[in-house]
Amino acid sequence: MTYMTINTSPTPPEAAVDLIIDQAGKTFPTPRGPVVALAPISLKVTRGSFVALIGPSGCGKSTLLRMVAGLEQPDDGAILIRSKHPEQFRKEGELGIAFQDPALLPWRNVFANVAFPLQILGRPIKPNNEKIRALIDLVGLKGYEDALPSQLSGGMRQRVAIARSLVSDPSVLLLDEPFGALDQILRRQMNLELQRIWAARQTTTLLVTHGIDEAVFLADEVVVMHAKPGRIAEIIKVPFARPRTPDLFSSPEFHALCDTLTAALHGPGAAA
Ligand SMILES: Nc1ncnc2c1ncn2[C@@H]1O[C@H](COP(=O)(O)OP(=O)(O)OP(=O)(O)O)[C@@H](O)[C@H]1O
Repeated sequence: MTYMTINTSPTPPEAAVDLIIDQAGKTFPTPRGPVVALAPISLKVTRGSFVALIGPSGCGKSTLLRMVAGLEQPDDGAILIRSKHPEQFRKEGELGIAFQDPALLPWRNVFANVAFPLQILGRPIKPNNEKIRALIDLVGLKGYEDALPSQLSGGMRQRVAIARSLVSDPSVLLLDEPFGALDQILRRQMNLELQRIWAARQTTTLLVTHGIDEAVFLADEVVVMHAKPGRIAEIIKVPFARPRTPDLFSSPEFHALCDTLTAALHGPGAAA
């Protein structure tokens, strides 16, 4: 007997785009003359996706993230997040930001550090007590609510910074080398933690990293950048199913994709 398959499902709607970077570039004036941090670049990031940016030092990764955060203005082109200007989006608490330096307030305990953005946004802390505790729990720091930053390890401080970046329920998360200062073992633990948090919240995430393996493990798409001037060289899709588990790190497919990325980093046009 033969069966005929009839596909009655409607054509899936095109995924919503959270971030549109349209020909945005940045040149800094310096005493030695203008430095082109980024030639005009364009990029679209789909809602709920995880995008990693990798590239050599000085290729403009942080400049790009700072422009998306509205902390730096592009010289030309435009950046829109959910149709809003980045600065407006950030001021509405829709952007979560965590950079390499966790920049915790040393006199505030974990709870108060995580709660801090709410204060900045003028939102009351008390009705959010449960949410703040749940976030501290989410990053694996239950029981440390009253600890001061000086009483925490580097990895724990990074987790506080990640909890803090999520407290305003942002729809877009920007992470600039958040695990750069951590050793390899802790970094892998944090990669798993970040994947879990991202999967639980489906927050559109942009991660700047120097770690090719970190990018491949976490991202749906890796944006490979070249320097002099900073620009996008290639965008490589990561096909691995989720949730990704630590054994992925030792699979041949994983290593093959890391090799592809390494080749793209050093490919034609890459500055020496
Ligand atoms: N405020 C600034 N004034 C002058 N030049 C700047 C400024 N910020 C960045 N640059 C220059 O722009 C270029 C890109 O810098 P950026 O920090 O974005 O690179 P990056 O890819 O994040 O580097 P790294 O991986 O080392 O952090 C570099 O040449 C840098 O010196």
